[in-house]
Amino acid sequence: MNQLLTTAANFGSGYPSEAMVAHLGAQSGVQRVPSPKLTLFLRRGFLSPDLCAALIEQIEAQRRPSTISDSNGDAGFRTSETCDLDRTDPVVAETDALITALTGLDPAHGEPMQGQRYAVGQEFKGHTDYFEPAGLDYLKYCSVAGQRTWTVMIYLNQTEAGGATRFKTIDKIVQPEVGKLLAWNNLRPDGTPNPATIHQGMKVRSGVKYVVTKWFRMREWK
Ligand SMILES: O=C(O)CCC(=O)C(=O)O
Ligand SMILES: [Fe+2]
Repeated sequence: MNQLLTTAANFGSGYPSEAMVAHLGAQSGVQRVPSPKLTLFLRRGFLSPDLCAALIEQIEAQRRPSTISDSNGDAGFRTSETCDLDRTDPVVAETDALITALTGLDPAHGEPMQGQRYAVGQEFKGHTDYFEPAGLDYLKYCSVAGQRTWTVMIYLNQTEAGGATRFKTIDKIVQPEVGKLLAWNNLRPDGTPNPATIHQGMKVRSGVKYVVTKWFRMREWK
């Protein structure tokens, strides 16, 4: 008899990454950006315009100034606003479930999803999403759940001008587009942070930019 029930893939934290990369790369519509330096995937139209609009509504309702770890003293480094999204909310839960299905990353390893809102002139200068192992804030952020493994980021809208995400080491600029997903591995094969993942949210020139970000950790998020 045919067994129609399939078990969802679960690749834990996404480290080591081989099985998860093979799974993600095989999903329909997923493109891998060719580079020996970092593992970066793109999926256009991942979220429906309706789901994007519902997430934007939540970001609008609950935003606060964004923060950074290991501040370098530049007050203009990250000028956007952030929204902590409630994972029990149906819209957020649906988005989380879609990310799990696409990536095979274990939701137990995921930080709560965040929304980011950039008004005209706002930006997030060049940075990496992992925590600097030698940084002052490392223990504060990583003692329980460990280092960040994967970043999943989804654009919720298209700006009128500006607001692209730039990966300077590989000379790649990604333009915001409704529902477009980016996913990259913050770590190298040996588990150390990959500096080639440096990226920036470029200044919005016209319109407002909204994204959601979801980070996964080495250990379960508690
Ligand atoms: O807004 C962007 O394009 C990048 C956002 C980002 O890098 C982050 O939130 O860590
Ligand atoms: Fe980032």
